[in-house]
Amino acid sequence: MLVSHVVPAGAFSPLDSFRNAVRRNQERIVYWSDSTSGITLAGAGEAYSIKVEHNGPDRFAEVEEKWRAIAANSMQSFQPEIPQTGLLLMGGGVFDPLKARSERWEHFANAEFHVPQILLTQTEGKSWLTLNYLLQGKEDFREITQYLMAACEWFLAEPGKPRPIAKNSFSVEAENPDRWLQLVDEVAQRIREGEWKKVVLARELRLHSENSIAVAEVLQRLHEDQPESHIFAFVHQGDCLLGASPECLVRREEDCFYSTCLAGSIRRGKDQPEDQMLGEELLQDPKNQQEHRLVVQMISDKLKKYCEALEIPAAPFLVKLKNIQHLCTPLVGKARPGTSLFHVAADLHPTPALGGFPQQAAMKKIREEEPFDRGWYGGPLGWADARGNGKFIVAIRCGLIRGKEISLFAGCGIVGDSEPLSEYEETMLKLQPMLAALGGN
Ligand SMILES: C=C(O[C@H]1C=CC=C(C(=O)O)[C@@H]1O)C(=O)O
Ligand SMILES: [Mg+2]
Repeated sequence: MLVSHVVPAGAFSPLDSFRNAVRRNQERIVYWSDSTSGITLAGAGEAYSIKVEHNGPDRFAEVEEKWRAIAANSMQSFQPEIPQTGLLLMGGGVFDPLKARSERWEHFANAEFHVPQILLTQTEGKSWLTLNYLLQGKEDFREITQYLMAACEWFLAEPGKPRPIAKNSFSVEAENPDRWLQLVDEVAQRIREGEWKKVVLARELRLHSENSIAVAEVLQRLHEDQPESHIFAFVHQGDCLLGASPECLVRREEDCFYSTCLAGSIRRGKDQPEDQMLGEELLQDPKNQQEHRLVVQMISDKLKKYCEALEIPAAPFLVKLKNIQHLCTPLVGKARPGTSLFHVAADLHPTPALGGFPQQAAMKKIREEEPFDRGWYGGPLGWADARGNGKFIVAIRCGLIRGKEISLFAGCGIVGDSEPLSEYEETMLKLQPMLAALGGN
């Protein structure tokens, strides 16, 4: 039986708790901050975990089934009306279960979710501490209590002054940009010939850092630079996937589903007039409109199956982040009875913002041509509670940190009018937030 105990806590900071958990080399650590909901949390340890290693198509159905079973067999001491407290499942999955797995991603399973043992949730200046424990029947309650009390102590300890974010030096592993440019050219050509409508091609940028990376400091910098995005870190046995994603795949809140269609990009201007001009250009540009339209079409077609009244805005608006502006169309609909977050997430993934259109043909091309493993980059990442609420974002603008080795990822939606060099520049814009947060330039 999974037992969950929630108590109001003082003014503790999830980032400090995350830092404490990293210092204690906890095998599982999670950090999640969502500016839309105003909730930030850090969790450590695993009271319960669900791991799917096979590459069958029903990985999220399996996760959901196990989650429902354990949630039904759980006991909660007290459940405040605060989302993301108490029983909470956090995790994600790979972009493409059929792609050969690289060693780099060895600690990130096909789909993998955890209920943290200890969780600090902060909202509106207040925080809540959750303790979760899986009772198996023979345990010594005194031992469990001592163990959990000790966990509270180190998790909530004052971590001392954070290290200032030092300028770090990196060496960049040689890439073959010409190969990528050629691939974009070939794909755009074949799109013009009618083979696909869109294929999202990505790059992996590999860095070697001179110093080991202080991941909590990287998160702090992402908070400062990317306040509108979802800021996340998933630490699995010391390896850390972290980033700041602006893209929500699907959110379920009570009886509504929400999704943000995000695709189509341009840089920010040097001053306000230039910025506005670039924004106008993006809104009017047929190539970016096409990139965007395919995403809205696919997501809204799928959501119509799960929603009674889907609201689809007639035109996208601009989302302006520090280094880039995007076309954005938010969707919302009333969930039909019997529909679930996991099911919708599995059906939407990958949208044409990360895969392409038609979905399976585009995935096949990506699988065959990309010379690296995307791992969890581009995959669904998020949380679910025991009441059916939750949110999956798309893991973009992120990187994987393994000691001093870092992999950053960025992709671009290729359509018939794509020009290889400008797509390459777009990947550079998308790599900026992580490069800056790592202390490079
Ligand atoms: C694939 C990525 O971005 C997607 C999301 C927004 C805009 C995109 C674009 O304009 O190409 C991409 O579809 C990435 O950041 O790696
Ligand atoms: Mg684009």
